[in-house]
Amino acid sequence: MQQSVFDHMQQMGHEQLVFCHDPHSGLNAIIAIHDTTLGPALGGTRLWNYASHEDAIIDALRLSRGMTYKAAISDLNLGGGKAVIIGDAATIKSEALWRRYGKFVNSLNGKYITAEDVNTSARDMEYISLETDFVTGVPEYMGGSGDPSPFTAYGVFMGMKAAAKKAFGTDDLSGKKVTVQGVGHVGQYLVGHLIEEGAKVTITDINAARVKETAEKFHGVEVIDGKDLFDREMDIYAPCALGATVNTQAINSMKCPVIAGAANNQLADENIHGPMLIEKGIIYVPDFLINAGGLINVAAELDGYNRERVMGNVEKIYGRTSEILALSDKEKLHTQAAAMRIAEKRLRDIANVKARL
Ligand SMILES: NC(=O)c1ccc[n+]([C@@H]2O[C@H](COP(=O)([O-])OP(=O)(O)OC[C@H]3O[C@@H](n4cnc5c(N)ncnc54)[C@H](O)[C@@H]3O)[C@@H](O)[C@H]2O)c1
Repeated sequence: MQQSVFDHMQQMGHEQLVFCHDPHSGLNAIIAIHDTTLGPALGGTRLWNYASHEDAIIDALRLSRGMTYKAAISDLNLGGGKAVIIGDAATIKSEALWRRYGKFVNSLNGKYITAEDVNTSARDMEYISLETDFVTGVPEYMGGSGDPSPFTAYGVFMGMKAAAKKAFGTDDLSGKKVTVQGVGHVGQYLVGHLIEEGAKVTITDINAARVKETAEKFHGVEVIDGKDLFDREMDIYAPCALGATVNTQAINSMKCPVIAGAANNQLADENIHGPMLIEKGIIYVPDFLINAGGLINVAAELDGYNRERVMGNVEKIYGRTSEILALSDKEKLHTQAAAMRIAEKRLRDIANVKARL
């Protein structure tokens, strides 16, 4: 890492970074708290076999910052946080690891509230909940809301339709060629919505079992390997795997008029790739706006869960996407910057409210 951790925290505006280590269970975790202006920092715990500790720190910092924007733009009274656990998901999981991690979360006294993320499940949240109340996304049989992925997928579908309306003059996706990269929890539900609407869906995933499962579940889905993905003609690219797939090389090859997907941190560098997409005439729906459905769902656990209300709030992603795309046009801003502007204004407004008696 060329810059120090504190340099990164200062540049990205973080409040706190917590390192958690337990040799007995093999736990090495980093909890990143970005901003608690709006409320406690809520964000999932990602389990990933990072190439280096530096990569893990940067991921935690970037993801937690995204959560601040996601909560702010979704009108939630929550701050931004995220945690990463370093390790191989196939071998590291144990009751002891989750419970020890739960104790670390508890030690923050509610400043950070955890949830699921890549490689963590409602079952894992159940173990964490044995040691702390500051956990959401616990299974339904424990009074929680369960897997947030269907809500995330529905929100992505809404944002995609709003972008389609702008790009194609209609939000009807029937006949539109949509490529879904990553058919995990969110990707599979998204494919379901798209097939139901009559879209022509192509899928790609590095996990052969997931591809097989999806292709068997949804007839008519075309399967491709990920090679030369962006050389292919498509109407909509839906990144639903990991981040940074929208980079210089990809944009140079891309032929799709719309990017709308669930992955966090889709732009490798928002300052470079946001403007590049505008120049190329590609409509990009900002990730923290379009993938907020899961957060909206788990946040509802905190103040009394009601599924219908949650679905209504997730549906608002359509209108919000249209607003951001209009602001981007009007102010000649790239869409990520337009969405950030709205989120930052809410952060400033509420900070001012909270500073007064
Ligand atoms: N689950 C949620 O509710 C939620 C909410 C907000 C954002 N997200 C984001 O959406 C993305 C997907 O989340 P998920 O819960 O479905 O995760 P997941 O782990 O269930 O699925 C991700 C899928 O992507 C595949 N994948 C990984 N690298 C790939 C590559 N290079 N090419 C093709 N496929 C690849 C994996 O094999 C897996 O099937 C993540 O970036 C996550 O952070 C998820």
